[in-house]
Formats: sequence, structure tokens, C-alpha cells
Amino acid sequence: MATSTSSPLKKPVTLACIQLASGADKTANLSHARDKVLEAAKGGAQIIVLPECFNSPYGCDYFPSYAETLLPSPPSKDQSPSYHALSSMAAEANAYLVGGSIPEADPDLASKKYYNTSLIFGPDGKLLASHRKVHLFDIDIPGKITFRESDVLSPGNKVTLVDLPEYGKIAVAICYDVRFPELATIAARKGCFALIYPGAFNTTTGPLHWRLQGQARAMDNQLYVAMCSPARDTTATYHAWGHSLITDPMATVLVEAEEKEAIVSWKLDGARIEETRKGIPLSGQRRFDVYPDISEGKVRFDEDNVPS
Ligand SMILES: NC(=O)CCC(=O)C(=O)O
Repeated sequence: MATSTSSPLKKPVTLACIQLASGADKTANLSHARDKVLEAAKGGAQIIVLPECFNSPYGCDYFPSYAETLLPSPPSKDQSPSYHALSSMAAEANAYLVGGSIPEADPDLASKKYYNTSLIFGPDGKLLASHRKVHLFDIDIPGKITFRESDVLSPGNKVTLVDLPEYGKIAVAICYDVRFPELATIAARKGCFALIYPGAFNTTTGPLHWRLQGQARAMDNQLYVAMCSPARDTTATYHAWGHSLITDPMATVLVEAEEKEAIVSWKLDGARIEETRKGIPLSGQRRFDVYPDISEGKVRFDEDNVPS
């Protein structure tokens, strides 16, 4: 069966994950994020990723008090200081910025609906897309960790693909979303060269699954995967696993942080995707006569890719 191996990445691009140390002071977190984004850009990064809830502590008790309204878009500075800080950082860095995630308040404040939302900006500081976490982190491992984002958050309802014109398409999803291979498969079949997950696994599931999830999504879909965590803060109520990493399309972990603040980066190369797909030509071997192609079913994308 004929197999197309042309790469979805048009030219090499350096991607950096910033494993940011943040605390309770939002203004300080935004300012620290700016310093680190500029540092990553100075180091050559053209796509820069921040972690989940980079502007606040991570936890259900914090979401409402840190939440910002993002709609109507663009929001005013009062509505969303984080939106404006991220936009300025992207422009100053002259880089694409996957702005981790922030707690978002529904514009109908009376609804008391909140989302875990990632904003993605272009090098000119313009918003390119947003992703509301689709799969909320609700788990209960007795004696270890119980977490119910759904007590406070509402889920997003779309797959988020973002076109970076010089390079190609990326997909953005948030943390627990990584456990649902469907999003990744759809993104890969729609031509993405990388899956980018701002995330914050914990010290129970992190050592078991964080790396495996990144490698599994890369292996299944033969593309790059970046997972960006906050640094671990043992004085916080939630202890993030850290270990931000980038895997290649063969599922090799190219670079991985420890638990403390760090920037990890790698030059992604389309040839690596082509070589992987040529060697193991999955795309031409699928049996859509036996099972359906989930990327061709009813998939919800956001047509104009801005909050709506
Ligand atoms: N913030 C999250 O979604 C955490 C996900 C997580 O830790 C997991 O095990 O999955």
C-alpha cells in the first residue's frame, strides 16, 4: 500500500519547555514567567511552552480566586492581566508561546463556571488559539491522591490545532488530556508535527505514567511530544512531578528535567518524522475497513481558533 512520508514539519524549529517555579503571587508569577520566556528565546527557542496553571497554585481551592475572564476577546487588562502579559512576552521574545494554562472564569459570572485554559500567541503577540482542558482531572487513588477538578471546573469541548505558518501545525491539550489517545490521534492525522501538553502530574502518578504517556503518544502517532510541568514546590498543597520532557517521533526521550526549575529545549527536525514514518509505515497500514478512522468522524474543532 502506498505510504506518504512527507513531513508535517516544514523546517527545523527549537522548542523549549519552561519548568517554572511559581507561587501564590500572580503578579510575581507573570513577571518571573516573562524573564524565563526571554531567557528561552535568547537560547534560540522559537516555540516556548509554559506549564499548567503557571500563574497560580494548582488546586480546586485556588481556581475561582485566580480566574480571569477572557471573553469577549481580546479581554481588557483588568479582565485578564495574564492574557496581556503572555501577549507581550510572545512579542518581546519574537516566538510562538503556548501560555501554559490559567484558570478562566466564564463571562457570565453568575454561572460560576470556570475552565482550565491555555492561550497560544504568535510572535507578533496576537492570540492564535485557546484550549479549554477537555478531560477534567478526577481521580481517587486511596491513601495517595484524590483530586476532582470537576467540583469546580467545567470541561472544554474542542480539539485544538494551531497553524504556525512557517513550521506547520501543533496540537495543544492540557495535562490529563494526554491520557486520552483520541485527541493525539486526531491531531496527528490532521497533520500536526507536535503535541504540546502543559501539565502538572503529581508525585503519585508522575513517576508511574508521565514519561510513559509522552512516549506512548509519540510512538502511536510518530511525531514530537512536549510535556511541560511546573517545578515542584513542597510547600504547596499540590506537589507537581516536574520532569518536563520532549520526545521524538520514535518515542525516545530527548531531554528531561528533574523536579526543580529548568528550561529544556530541543531542535525538532521534520526529517526525523519522515524517517520514523518511512521505517515503520503505520499510516498506510491502517485497516479502516476493520475499524473507523476516528479523525474522520464527528470531531469538534474551533473554526476560528479563538475563545468563543
Ligand atoms: N493536572 C492534571 O491534569 C494532573 C493529571 C495527572 O496527574 C494524571 O495522573 O493524569
